[in-house]
Amino acid sequence: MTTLLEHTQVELLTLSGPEFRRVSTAPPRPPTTDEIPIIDLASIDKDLAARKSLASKVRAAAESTGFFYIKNHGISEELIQNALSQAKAFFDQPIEKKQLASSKIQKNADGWHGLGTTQVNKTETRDRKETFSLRYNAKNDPTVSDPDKLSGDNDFAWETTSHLPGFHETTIEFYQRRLTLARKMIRIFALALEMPEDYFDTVTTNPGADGLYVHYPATPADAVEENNGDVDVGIGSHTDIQCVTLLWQDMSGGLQVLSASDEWLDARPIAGTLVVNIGDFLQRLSNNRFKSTVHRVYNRQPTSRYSMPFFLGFNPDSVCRVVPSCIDETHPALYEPISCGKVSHIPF
Ligand SMILES: O=C(O)CCC(=O)C(=O)O
Ligand SMILES: [Fe+2]
Repeated sequence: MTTLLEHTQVELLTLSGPEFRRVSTAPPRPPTTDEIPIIDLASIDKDLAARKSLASKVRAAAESTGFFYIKNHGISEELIQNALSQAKAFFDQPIEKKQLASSKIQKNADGWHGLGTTQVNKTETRDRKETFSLRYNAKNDPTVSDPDKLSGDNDFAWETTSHLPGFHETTIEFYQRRLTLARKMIRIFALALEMPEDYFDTVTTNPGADGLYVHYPATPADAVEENNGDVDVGIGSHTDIQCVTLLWQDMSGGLQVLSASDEWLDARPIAGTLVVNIGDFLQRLSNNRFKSTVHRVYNRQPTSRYSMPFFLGFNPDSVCRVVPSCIDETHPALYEPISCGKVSHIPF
């Protein structure tokens, strides 16, 4: 068999425009612990030396596959399970109820995005998922001292979900915890880039920050068989556009990550962890040192899969350039400065 038969090509929509990637057609394999390591965040609130040691582990992961798991991340299992119950309650509603919260009629494109409304990869099928998403709103930012004084122009109309007890409160609390954790992680990334840890602080005060609930409907067993296993993608092959993604996934499996050797790796669920990956923006700022890695989701099981991703970017009005520590005589800046507001196509 020639190499041509063993590989296919996917076209990706990245921050720098369309890109083509060679992909092995072999079934996904488990990653080694170096390919997708588990990093313990227990020391993230300790002294600078502890955070630098953490940053060196994050650097190693960021420079290889660009994906890692975090444990002891500080978001309680109770809150995660409450958020999951709320996500299920929302998606279990009749379509007319979900339509009240539709992103098409809500402010800020927040809310429900129905099944099949996205296709993140045009060389694959439409995505088979539905989403509830919230963009950054300063009112929900725990670091904003007087949120009640802010105008409510962009608020999601929470009355459209008021029949779901606790939905609003839990969704906001989970969003806030993830925003706080994502900001801590961006400080670790600053250290990992050998910069002062507050290097990104001024560009993450009102960041692009999207908190999602995602539901991938069940795939009936006969659909898998009839199509010879070639069923629709849950979410097609893509890279995340922003800086860093924090992902909670249920125990269904189905998240696949493209390795440096062009093979699909099973980023299997590990209880008590979140998956972290780097987006195009951080790859760009790091002059390609940190990898924004291709991934996709297949839900091939007869039950629903749920996940809850959180994407952190920078303030939309800031302009970011390649960080100085990633440039030297042999590594000139590969990218021009870019306005962070350009980063808009999140795969809802
Ligand atoms: O649902 C997942 O596990 C991953 C989703 C994802 O990659 C995305 O929303 O960008
Ligand atoms: Fe993604």
